[in-house]
Parts: sequence; C-alpha cells; structure tokens
Amino acid sequence: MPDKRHKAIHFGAGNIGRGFIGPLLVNSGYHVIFADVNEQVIKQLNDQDSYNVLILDEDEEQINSISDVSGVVSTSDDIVKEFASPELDIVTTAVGPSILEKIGQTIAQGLHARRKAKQGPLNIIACENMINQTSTLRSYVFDHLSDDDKQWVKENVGFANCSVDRIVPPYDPKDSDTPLDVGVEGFYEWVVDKDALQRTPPNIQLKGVKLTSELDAYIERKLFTLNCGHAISAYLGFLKGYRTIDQAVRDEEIRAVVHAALWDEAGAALRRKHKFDEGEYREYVEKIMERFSNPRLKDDVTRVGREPLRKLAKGDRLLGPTTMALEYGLPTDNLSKGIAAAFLFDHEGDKQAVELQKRVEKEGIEKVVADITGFEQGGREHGKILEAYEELRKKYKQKN
Ligand SMILES: NC(=O)C1=CN([C@@H]2O[C@H](COP(=O)(O)OP(=O)(O)OC[C@H]3O[C@@H](n4cnc5c(N)ncnc54)[C@H](O)[C@@H]3O)[C@@H](O)[C@H]2O)C=CC1
Ligand SMILES: O=P(O)(O)OC[C@H]1O[C@](O)(CO)[C@@H](O)[C@@H]1O
Repeated sequence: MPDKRHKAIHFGAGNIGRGFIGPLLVNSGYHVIFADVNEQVIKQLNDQDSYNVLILDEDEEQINSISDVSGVVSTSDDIVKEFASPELDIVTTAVGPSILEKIGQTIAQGLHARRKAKQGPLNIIACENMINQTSTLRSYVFDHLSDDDKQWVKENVGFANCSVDRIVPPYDPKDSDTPLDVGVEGFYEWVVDKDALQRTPPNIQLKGVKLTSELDAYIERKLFTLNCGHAISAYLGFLKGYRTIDQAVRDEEIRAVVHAALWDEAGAALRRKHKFDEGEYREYVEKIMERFSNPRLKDDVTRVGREPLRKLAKGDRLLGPTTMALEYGLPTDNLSKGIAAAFLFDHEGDKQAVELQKRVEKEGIEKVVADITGFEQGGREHGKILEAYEELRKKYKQKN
C-alpha cells in the first residue's frame, strides 16, 4: 500500500466501473472517486461506507466488500477541482464508446485546471470495449485544449490503450442488500500499453493489471475470441429462443458452431498472426466456453447482442476475424453463420436491430449484406453468408 493517500477518478459508476475497474484500483491502494451523470448512484456512493462485489462463479461463492470510494456528479465543477488535486495520479473510464466524446470536454477542463495548479503527471486509461479507445478519447480531449494546454498534456499525461475483459451483466437488485452491489464472474484480464504510460509514482503499482508492449495482440485475441464467440452465441441463441448465453451454449448445435469459429477459424488466424502458443490458446478458448456456460451470470442474449450494426462493423468481432481468416486462406463457415444470425437479430428493444431490419426489408438482404460486410454480391463470402441466412431464416423464422 502507498505511504500517502493516492486518488483515482473513474468515469462511469456502472457495472464494469463498480464491478471491475473500481475494485482493482481500490485494491491497489487508491481512493476511487466515481464520476457519473447518475446523481442517485453518486449519492449512494457518498452515503454508504461500502458496497459488495459478488463473485458469481459456479463453484465459488465470494463477496468482496469495497470501501474507500466516493462519488462526484460528472457534470458538476467538483470533478474539475478533483483534477487539480496533488493526490490524483490516474483517471479511468467505463462509460460506453459513444460517451467518450462527451467526457472529453470535462477531462480537458480538468487537465487545464491541473496545469494551472502546477500538479504532476497523470495517466488516463479508457476501459471501453473498442480498439484504441484511449487514443480516441485523447483526440476528443485535444479538441478542447488550448495550444499551451496541449503542450503541457503532451509532456505530462499518458494516454494508454488497453484491453479489458470481465463479464459483468446488470445485477438483479433483489439478489443483494444495496443497489450499488454488483455481480461479476471471477475471471478478469486488464492489459495496458505500458509504453504509453507517464512516469507513475514510484511507490504505487496497479495490482491485477498486465503491462505489455504488445497490446495489439491482446486486443485482437480478446475481441476476435471472447467477443466474437459471445456475439455468435447471442445471435444464434436469440434465434433459437434462448434467454441467456449459458442456455445458448449448452445447446450442442450452437456450442459446436461457436467452438469451431473460435478454434478453427478466428483462432487459427490469430495463432498464425501473433504466434500464440497452441496449448495456451486452447486453454484460453476452453476457459471462454466455460465462462459462457456459467448459469449464475444470467447474461441476456439481447444484452450481449446489443447494437448489431456496431458489432457488424469492419474490423469488429465478426468481420475482423473473418477477414483475418480469409487472409490466411482459412475456413470461415462458422463465422459466416454468426454473421448471418446477426442479420436476423430482430430484437424490437434495440434501435440498431430495428434499423437493420428496416434496411433489409427496404433494400433486400443481398444488398445490405454487401454494403455492411464489403463482400461483393455474387462473391464466395457473400454467398456463404446468404446461404446461412436463408437456412437460419427458414428454420427459425418460418412465419416470415
Ligand atoms: N459489463 C461488462 O461486462 C463489460 C463492459 N465493458 C465496457 O465498459 C463500458 C461500460 O459498460 P457497463 O459498465 O456494462 O455499462 P453501464 O451502463 O453499466 O455503465 C456505464 C455508466 O456510465 C455512466 N455514464 C453515462 N454517461 C456518462 C457521462 N457523460 N459521464 C459520466 N458517466 C456517464 C452511466 O450512468 C453508467 O453508470 C462499455 O464500453 C463496455 O463495452 C468492457 C468489458 C466488460
Ligand atoms: O459491450 P458490448 O461491446 O456491447 O458487447 C457485449 C460484450 O461486452 C462484454 O460484456 C464485456 O466484454 C462481453 O462479455 C460481450 O462480448
């Protein structure tokens, strides 16, 4: 533990904030200030001495009490003042990719205040499920800085990209004592680009964080394995009428598709590109299948499949591994099934799903698949996705 009080600001007191990043910072010796727009959560954080993180593993019941946290409303002046504190040395976020632009301005104001107060270096790490999330945040921050501030920030603030992995679904409040409690899986992995960090105080280290100079490999491994398999399980599970991911992957047919997509297709490509050890990678895939099967997480297929247009973006969890597998001349049949199922995700509660279905209805599936995937109509990959789409549609959407 550090000999002096150190503070961290974490934007986003949601599932991953309270259930993963906040607790890791607290365990490293930080007082964590959660910054959120949700005033009720901030009040609860300030009123309560602690909250519980429940580890929801199948064979392990564990409750960790998290204290030494407080909250500020992220739109108030208080947050700017916190940036000027000499005790602050790390800022993290878990607000969702679309919110980064909004908090960029607040962080810029905070950094301006820090420069004016003549305080020392700081590290910023955005923990969002997207590639180069912190670089993206940095560009939003720079949009709001003066030239003098920019110069100071370049010299004093580290913006480190990372890969963040822990399944933290929304927790049912009736399963806990307070609304701040959160249920998480035991597994976690937080990998940070060590070369981007500014000099951290010598007497404090982030516990449970892996620092690496090869972040790209970790990011691609996570996005093209964990997130890829999760998305395929969600879309096929939704089609077959399952409510949760564990129900979906207990279905032999779905399990076989997900496993083959991860091991023979995405995984084979990742192993070629990044030279991952075959044994270690097999363990990684098996562990993921075990994590998906955890019935205590009760993770809805509609949550995991949310925003299908984002998940169908080029380079994301479905098309990213497909393109990589094709580059190495590897099979993509199971990935194609997952992609086809995403085009059938007609979940009415999801804006992007509704938008996608409207496009398919208006423009026809052939054109929409070509536009979104970039695979030419009449080409092999396009044909494979369409064939899988028709097969799934006939089987599970016969009324259409
Ligand atoms: N839940 C999970 O299992 C994982 C989530 N992630 C990523 O973490 C991020 C957050 O996800 P969750 O925690 O699940 O979402 P969440 O919805 O539970 O939490 C997001 C929090 O951000 C707050 N927020 C919204 N706008 C804000 C603003 N302008 N300023 C400050 N706070 C604001 C919300 O009030 C909410 O408390 C996402 O990028 C997600 O992809 C990454 C790995 C695992
Ligand atoms: O948060 P997103 O990108 O919508 O995707 C859901 C994903 O988020 C997670 O819950 C956290 O990584 C994954 O388990 C899942 O694949």
